[in-house]
Amino acid sequence: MRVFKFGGASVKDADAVRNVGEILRLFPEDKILVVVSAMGKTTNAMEEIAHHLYEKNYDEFRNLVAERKRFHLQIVDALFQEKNHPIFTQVKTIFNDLGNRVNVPSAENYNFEYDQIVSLGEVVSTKIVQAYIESLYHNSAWLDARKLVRTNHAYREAEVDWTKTERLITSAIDALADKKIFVTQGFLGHTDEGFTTTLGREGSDFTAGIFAYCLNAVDVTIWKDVPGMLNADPKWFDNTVKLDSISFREAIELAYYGASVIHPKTIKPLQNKQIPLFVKSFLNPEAEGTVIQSSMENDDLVPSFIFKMEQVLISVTPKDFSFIVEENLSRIFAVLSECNAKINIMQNSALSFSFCVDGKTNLSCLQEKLSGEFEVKINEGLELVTIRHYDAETIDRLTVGKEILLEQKTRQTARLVIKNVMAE
Ligand SMILES: Nc1ncnc2c1ncn2[C@@H]1O[C@H](COP(=O)(O)OP(=O)(O)O)[C@@H](O)[C@H]1O
Ligand SMILES: N[C@@H](CC(=O)OP(=O)(O)O)C(=O)O
Repeated sequence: MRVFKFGGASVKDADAVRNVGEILRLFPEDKILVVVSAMGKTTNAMEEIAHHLYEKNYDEFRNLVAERKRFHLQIVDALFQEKNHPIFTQVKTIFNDLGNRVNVPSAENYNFEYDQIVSLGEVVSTKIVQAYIESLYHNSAWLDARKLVRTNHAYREAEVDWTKTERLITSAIDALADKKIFVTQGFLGHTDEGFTTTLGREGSDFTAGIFAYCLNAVDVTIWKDVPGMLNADPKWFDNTVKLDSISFREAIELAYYGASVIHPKTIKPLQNKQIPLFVKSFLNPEAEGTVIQSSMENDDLVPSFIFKMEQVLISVTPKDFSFIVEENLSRIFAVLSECNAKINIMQNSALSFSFCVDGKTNLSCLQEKLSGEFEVKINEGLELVTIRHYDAETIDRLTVGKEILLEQKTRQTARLVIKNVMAE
């Protein structure tokens, strides 16, 4: 089995779905499990839909559901000449059922409600993609990840139960031995009672890793709108260089620091079973792309850059002049968890603890809960730059006109929190 993953950009409209069909044509000999995300920006729209339903903003809710229904039906209309194909009714039913949720009392747990609704983006996209692939090749099956990926109850950030998932996935595939192409949803799972969970935003890459691990896949290919893994995000950087081959370890580091081309959880299951991961362009499917595998030989050929914008540096100092030790650190971490804040970098001195969080973090929650015991200083509008395989010259070049507020270096990685003083 080979595993392919197509994200939102690669199924954003009818032409993109046709392109997925053409890519599969290049692999006539292989059994392929295809993981598909929601189409285009549907997950963001579904998040808004879940929010409006929960807040009982029924007009906004109905408008957005109608808009998503139109969006998907337009794609179906362009893909299928046969206007009585069952996919038309299937898509309508998904959105009509969603619209009817105004008649059902919302669950108290917002995260639960969110997963039941947002998951429909992947359900509808896979229904469309599988129906289209079936119309081309007549050898496919639709698999319901909501019955195959078993998770705990941590709605929106569910953790996988690997043993049960492996059993469920292998028996589902064994039961469909005559099929060649299997289409399933990225980012979805289910609890042992059968409620839908999601694995965290952008988690479809991880789903590809889960299926590949459970099926001992030959390889995984993640099809993207970029030629492969680059040494920086081309949205922010000109003159990027493609990384032809890097190790699992290097890819984990880059993804962990924020290289958003791959979800950081994807790689570990593949590394454990030595399953190579290809990152390729769906716009140029026959080009080489990047291979992520065990050899570390090429890891340090070029420096890689990861930028996190809109960062906030928070420094806390105990009011009672005590040192930063385990007791007050555990208090600070408890507050971070209560306020759902994720640390991107941290550092301490004798009297203060500093950390960076994303700008969209609930800062007033942190301020309110920390300011009883600590002096809290907040510095907004910063950038966090991570450079893998850095040298002094690269750092100098990057920091011209910038003030460095925090700096950390290991042998391979330099991380800097910087302020653009030129802009002031
Ligand atoms: N190091 C990198 N190399 C390549 N692309 C990167 C890198 N870091 C960030 N990206 C961004 O990742 C995007 C592709 O990932 P994503 O948008 O999540 O795809 P999808 O949702 O279709 O799976 C690219 O368009 C690019 O802007
Ligand atoms: N659709 C989900 C899961 C995902 O991974 O999507 P994509 O492959 O388009 O990043 C999200 O947007 O979070």
